[in-house]
Amino acid sequence: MASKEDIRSSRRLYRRSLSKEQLAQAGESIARHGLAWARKISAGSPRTFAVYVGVSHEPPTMPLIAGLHDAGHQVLLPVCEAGRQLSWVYWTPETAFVRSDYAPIDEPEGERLDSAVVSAVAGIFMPATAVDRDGNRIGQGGGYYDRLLQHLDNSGGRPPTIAVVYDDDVLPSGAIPAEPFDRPVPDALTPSGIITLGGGSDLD
Ligand SMILES: Nc1nc2c(c(=O)[nH]1)N(C=O)[C@@H](CNc1ccc(C(=O)N[C@@H](CCC(=O)O)C(=O)O)cc1)CN2
Ligand SMILES: Nc1ncnc2c1ncn2[C@@H]1O[C@H](COP(=O)(O)OP(=O)(O)OP(=O)(O)O)[C@@H](O)[C@H]1O
Repeated sequence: MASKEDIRSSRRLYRRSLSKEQLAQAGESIARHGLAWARKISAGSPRTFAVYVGVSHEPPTMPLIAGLHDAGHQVLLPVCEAGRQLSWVYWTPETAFVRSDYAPIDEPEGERLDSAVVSAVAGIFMPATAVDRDGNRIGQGGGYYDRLLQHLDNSGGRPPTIAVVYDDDVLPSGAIPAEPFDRPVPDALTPSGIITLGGGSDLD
């Protein structure tokens, strides 16, 4: 079985082969399907969603973020803190971004709230470099989101959660060598739509 690092490398190579046009198209499709997911789980009321800003060759998420805002929802974005913990800032179109102290990403400026705020959101859009059909997920290697999910799972349950990836990043069952701290996800959001993974969908 390929190691997590092998899988990360091969997904990075794949992602770097995508053109600017392919990235932009993926961002638009992810926004469309992501908004449909949000509409379904929020049942028409304005809610809050935890999202993140896709960087470099990750699937772009700004169209999704703007669409959620335009639909009347609030958007929380993560900030990397010491100890590989995340804090959260409410995003508006005026929010400024600054370079993270911990990762090669830009993060929102504003009041930072701890992860408890995420337990009350309607849904979480989560970054991933790959998922497999069992719902196992590989991120960028920081363990930030595994820690977040563990915290939510241990404190009253997690909101509906969906991993954002390209279609080719959805790997066959058993492809990801899951470790005890890995927290599986029920669904993947890809440019083609929503893919239910092994553990059962949050839309069921
Ligand atoms: N957009 C985004 N934000 C996120 C995450 C993420 O995976 N993606 N994280 C999830 O935990 C946390 C930050 N962790 C990160 C750790 C490493 C790299 C990084 O090394 N990126 C490289 C390679 C990107 C690639 O080509 O795939 C880079 O930007 O050059 C980025 C984020 C919180 N915010
Ligand atoms: N709940 C946890 N508590 C403490 N350490 C953890 C936890 N979850 C993961 N880790 C640590 O984080 C490191 C990275 O894990 P992994 O490679 O699975 O990250 P990832 O899923 O790719 O990253 P991310 O969740 O940030 O997207 C591992 O070395 C692991 O020891």
